[in-house]
Amino acid sequence: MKEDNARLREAIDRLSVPIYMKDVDGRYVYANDFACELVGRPRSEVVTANDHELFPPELADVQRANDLRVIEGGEPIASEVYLRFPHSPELRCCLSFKQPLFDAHGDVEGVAGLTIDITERKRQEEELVALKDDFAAIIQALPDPMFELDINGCCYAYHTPDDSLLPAAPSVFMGRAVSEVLPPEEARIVLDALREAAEKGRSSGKVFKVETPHGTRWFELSVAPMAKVEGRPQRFSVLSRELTARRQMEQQIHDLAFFDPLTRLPNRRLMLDRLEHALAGHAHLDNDGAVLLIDLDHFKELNDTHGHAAGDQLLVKAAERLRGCIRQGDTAARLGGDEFVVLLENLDGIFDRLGHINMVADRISQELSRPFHLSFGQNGETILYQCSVSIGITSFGGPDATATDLLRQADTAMYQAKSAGRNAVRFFDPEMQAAVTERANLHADLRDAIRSGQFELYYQVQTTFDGLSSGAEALLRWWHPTRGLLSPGAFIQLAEETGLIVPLGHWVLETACKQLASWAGRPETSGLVLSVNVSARQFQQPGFTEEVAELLQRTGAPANRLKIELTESVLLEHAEEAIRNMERLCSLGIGFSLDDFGTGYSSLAYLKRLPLTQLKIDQSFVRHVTTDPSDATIVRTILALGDSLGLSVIAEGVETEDQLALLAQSGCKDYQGYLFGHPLPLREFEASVIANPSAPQPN
Ligand SMILES: Nc1nc2c(ncn2[C@@H]2O[C@H](COP(=O)(O)O[C@H]3[C@@H](O)[C@H](n4cnc5c(=O)[nH]c(N)nc54)O[C@@H]3COP(=O)(O)O)[C@@H](O)[C@H]2O)c(=O)[nH]1
Repeated sequence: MKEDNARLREAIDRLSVPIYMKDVDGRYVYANDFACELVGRPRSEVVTANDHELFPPELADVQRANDLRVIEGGEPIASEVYLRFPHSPELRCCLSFKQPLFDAHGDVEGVAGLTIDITERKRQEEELVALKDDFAAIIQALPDPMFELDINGCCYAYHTPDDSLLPAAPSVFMGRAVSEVLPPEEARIVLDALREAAEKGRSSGKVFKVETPHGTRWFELSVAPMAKVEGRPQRFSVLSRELTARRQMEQQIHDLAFFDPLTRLPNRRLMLDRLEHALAGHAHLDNDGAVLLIDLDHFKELNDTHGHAAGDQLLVKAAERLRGCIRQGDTAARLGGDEFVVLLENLDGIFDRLGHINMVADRISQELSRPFHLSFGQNGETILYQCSVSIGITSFGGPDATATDLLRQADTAMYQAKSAGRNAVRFFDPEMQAAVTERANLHADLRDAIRSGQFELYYQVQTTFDGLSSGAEALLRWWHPTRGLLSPGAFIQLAEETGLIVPLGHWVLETACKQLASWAGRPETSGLVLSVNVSARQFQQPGFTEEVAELLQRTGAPANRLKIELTESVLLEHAEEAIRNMERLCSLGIGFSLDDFGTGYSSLAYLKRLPLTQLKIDQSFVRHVTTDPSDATIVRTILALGDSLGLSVIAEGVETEDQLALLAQSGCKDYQGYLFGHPLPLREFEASVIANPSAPQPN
């Protein structure tokens, strides 16, 4: 035991930590080698000395005060002291531990202590604190929002230099996942960036935009995993660098490059780009289109008389009107000066392509010919300015042409419009020009024809299964002054497109009603039912039902002898209103026949709702009914459908005995077609009916 104590004492003596014992008066009773070295005295001088004899007074005072705390308190203490160690010129920061020593009675008889040099640790701690402060200062100085998120986008901390950068108050982010705070697409981008940072150690460059109460803001994300903390899910530092200003600048550069700064319309570059794109698309798809080059007539004179401010204002207002003339997907651009281009695309889906192009050109012409209110000059001078435009048109979709070729063609056509006295439209393609001219002439002729009464109704007999005449279909004919007799195929579509069908259709109905009233007075014709074709535009015209009621009343025509033929397209558009109008007319006694039946899309459920009297099998099915088994099946199905709906079914276009036999065999009871009679002028029709008496009709 003695030996052990001696070895322990020897070890303590040699420890490179100062260890000592003092009595209650503060005199050293023991100091190890390092402690003696520390004060630079031999042990014989240290033992029995006190701190005031060994250390500078300030340090000695501190030591003594601490010793007294231990002696009086009977408890160990630890405190920081600064000492100058042997061979070290600098003051060292030390942690001094003092422990009370007790005698056999439990009274404090002294103090044991040791001192550990913590200078390095202290320095590291101080550096760490400084680093943390520096880091906090850096974050504080960051102009961008920064978040601490976990892999699910849940927010644990944030920094924002300006709350208006965020879509919601910053506190809203705390404890919530980004998917709860951001719209789905933006949240997805943030989560992708977090995942990428988890996999690759970093993510940068992902851009997203958010709508804030202060407008749209753009951000670029930089994400890095934070240091791992035991027992805590991985967190990520997410820096959102604001790009709004850069984006706006990019947008500005883009706008300057591709848009006309005055009118905000696409400029020549963008228009050519779109045209080239359309032409490239045309190579793969059916992407027909047209280029319309529009030049304001006499623009220079406006500039010369009223100055450039007036000219600029006209260009801006003309551009606005031009925008209103085109469909979504088409382009209106300003080439420069007073020249505009309209690019019409995807015309392949339009039935009357030429009609559509022409209609757009007409609309542009009309819109730009409406007076413009221009106010300019320092005194706010205002003028009412009326201009006209010359339009050159070329189309694409035929043999390959480049964008420049097309512009040149439209330009040539536009100059032809100018040479023709301005305020004109010209097509580059001579055939197209001829067709358009023809259409324009026909339109003018049609207007004159309505005014001067060049129309006549022909009547085509409708026959029952036993060969008796049940009625007639009124079919319009136009006695054109130079072209002779024209069938509806030559002008009805134009009349519909131009709205002339309304007065024309009125004339047809009025003539038919007068005819019915006249037939009603004669026994040989009083049983005839007259079918009249009514076009979609005419039927949808406000006040149509009142017009028919008024005609019946004025002419004295029996309503139950009038049948209106409608096509499915009339009924599919604005269906509810069409049904209401049909019901009103039905209540007067008028019947309805569904024309061209089988070529449309009517569903059984829909047909059941219509107050119809008759289905008319389209002549295209009758034509091949004897040779094409599927046409025969269609005919039988329509007959069965009519039967189940309680409707009569008439077959049109019956030309042969074989067709009649097959139709009769299939259960058809009413017919119309050349086999029974061609459409005839009134006198001839009446003569044929008298020769072949009419079937008795229920009153
Ligand atoms: N809105 C209005 N549309 C009208 C009016 N009048 C006629 N039309 C529409 O024009 C279409 C063509 O009429 P049309 O050239 O007179 O042709 C009709 C008959 O001549 C023809 N037909 C009759 N029988 C036969 C035949 O056996 N073979 C054959 N190849 N053709 C025949 O069919 C036309 C009648 O068709 P539909 O009206 O479907 O019964 C005409 O379709 C009307 O839509 C009008 O006043 N207003």
